[in-house]
This record gives sequence, structure tokens and C-alpha cells, in this order.
Amino acid sequence: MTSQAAQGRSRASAPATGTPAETVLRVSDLRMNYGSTEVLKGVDLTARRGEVIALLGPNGAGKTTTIEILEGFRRRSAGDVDVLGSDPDHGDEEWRSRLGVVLQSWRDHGAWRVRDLLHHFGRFYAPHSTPERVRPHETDALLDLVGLTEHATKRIKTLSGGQRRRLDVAIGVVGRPELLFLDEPTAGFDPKARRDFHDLVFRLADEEDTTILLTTHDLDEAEKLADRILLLAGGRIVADGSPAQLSSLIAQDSEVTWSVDGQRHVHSTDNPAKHVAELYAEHADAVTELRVTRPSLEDVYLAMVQRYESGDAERAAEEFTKETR
Ligand SMILES: Nc1ncnc2c1ncn2[C@@H]1O[C@H](COP(=O)(O)OP(=O)(O)OP(=O)(O)O)[C@@H](O)[C@H]1O
Repeated sequence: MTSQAAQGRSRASAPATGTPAETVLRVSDLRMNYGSTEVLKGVDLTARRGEVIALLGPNGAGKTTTIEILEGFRRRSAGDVDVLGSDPDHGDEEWRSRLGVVLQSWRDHGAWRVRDLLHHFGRFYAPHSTPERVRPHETDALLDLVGLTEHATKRIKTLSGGQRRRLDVAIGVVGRPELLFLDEPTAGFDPKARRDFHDLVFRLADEEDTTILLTTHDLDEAEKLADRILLLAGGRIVADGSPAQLSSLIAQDSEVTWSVDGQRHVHSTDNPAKHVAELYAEHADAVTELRVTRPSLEDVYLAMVQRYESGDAERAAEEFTKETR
């Protein structure tokens, strides 16, 4: 069977009725200072129910800070934040039960056994169970979902880094969250674990309508998983759009490579379809090894970060907003 992660993301983020999905996260002019250092200088973002959003940005851009503020783990310096209808600074236990959190590092509970810990955390959610959202996940089913069944009785301190990360993810989703925050969830994952994780994200978003905000430095992962990508640089969101919209941000040609009579050729063009048609008109079946390469998300990301670093982030953000309106 081919996994959904292998095929990439194809679902629509809006419900089939065409009605825009409910906004579950709204941030306006969010600011954060650590002492005299201004890390967030006016972040605006929204997320709708069932949407998967990837928050990208260079090291130190403020991604973890942003996520911790939204989770209610860190108090902001200024700005308006609404998460599932509440201000995270005043979120109560019922509100917290609707969130799932996977932090960047979680190194407690080493003496606990995997199944016991998951069961223990799951119990917190039981009083918040509803007919629509039965809480928590059944422990063994969840262990299976994250690929930890064979490690269920091991002590946590004996797990490998990737296995611990799988457990972190399981702990984050055990309460069937409506909104899930994942801070670099796949750091340390092998390719199989990464593929399984991508399938889990698709399942949560598509079948349970979970809204997911994740940070990652893996641009292929962001492109594959996210409905929308936000790029945080210089304390602001300098780009916000679908992977395809972001690609249109930088005017970069596609590259066509092909061979004729064993001779390899490369040509850069803004109209690869026309070039390919001309090639076939001229050489017909003699054209082999044809490939068209479009600018990748990595190219877009690096170009945007470079604009920011050259002091041009605000213009880049304004241009982007104009183009995607
Ligand atoms: N508790 C703190 N006290 C002081 N400065 C902090 C604190 N936490 C983070 N910072 C600083 O704030 C900035 C943003 O950090 P943050 O961890 O939010 O960035 P990030 O985008 O998540 O980075 P990375 O990609 O490296 O994980 C960094 O310069 C960091 O040194």
C-alpha cells in the first residue's frame, strides 16, 4: 500500500461545503522582548480548523518563542492573541485539554515505562471527553500509530533519540487535541519514522480536523505537509502563503535538461512548456532524459531570508501581500 505521505498532500483545507473553516488561532501585533532584545516585532497570523501550517525561519528567529506564547508557556510583551477562543495567558484546564504540545526537548520521566507514561498522561484528558471527541486515545492503539508497540514496556531512559521523539509526539496527541503545536517534531527521525509521522499528520488533519502548527528546518517536509507556510524573519512574518504561492514569489527560471544523440544539454527558461514543445518539434524521439526542474521551496526560502538579511524584509513582505491578494 502506498502511504499518503508518499504521495504528498492533496486535501483541501476548507470543508467540502465551501464554507470557510472556523478561525481557531488569531495573533495580531505580537511582540516579545527578552530584556532589551526585541525578538518578535509585530507578528500577525491566523489559522483555520484543520489547517496544517509550517512556521519556518532561521535559527533564533523566534519560532519557539512564538509557539510557547501561543501554548501559554510564556507571557508576551504585547499584542493580541486568541487561541481556541481564549487568551493563552488566562487559559484554564478545560482550554489546555484541547491543546496538544510537542516541545523541542522533553527529558523527564526517564524511569517510567513507555505504555505507563502514555496511559498516565492520557488520564488527564478523560474528564474532557465528549461524544464528538473521545478522549484520550486508547494507549495501545496510539503506541501502534506512532510505531512504539515493541518498545511499550521499556523504560524511557533506554529509548533511542528517535524513539523518544516518537513518544513525545504520542504524548502531544494522546488527548486528541483540536490544536496541535509541534516544535521540530521530526528532529532525529530516520526516513521510516519521518514517513510514519507525515502519515500521522495527514490523518490528524483530515480525519480529526486537528489544526497543526509545526516548526521545521526541513523544507521538503514543510512543502509536503503544509497547507500554508509562514516565514518568520527579523521579528515579523515576511511571507505567508501556500507552497505554490511562495514559489511564485521569486522570479526564477526553470531548468530544462535533455539529451540528444548522447549529448546532454541544459537550458534556463521562464517558459519550459514552450521549450519542450520546440525540442520535440526539432528532434522528435531523439530527445531522451528530459527533465524540468522548477525553483524549490528551499530556493524561495533562501532568497527571502537573504532579502531580510540585506535589510529588505519589509519590502519583500509588502510585495508578497500585494501579489497574493
Ligand atoms: N529565555 C530566554 N531568555 C533570553 N533570550 C531568549 C530566551 N529564549 C530565547 N531567547 C532568544 O530569543 C531568540 C529567539 O529564540 P527562539 O528559540 O524563539 O528561536 P527559534 O526560531 O526557535 O530558533 P531555532 O531555530 O534555533 O530553534 C534567540 O536569540 C534566543 O537566544
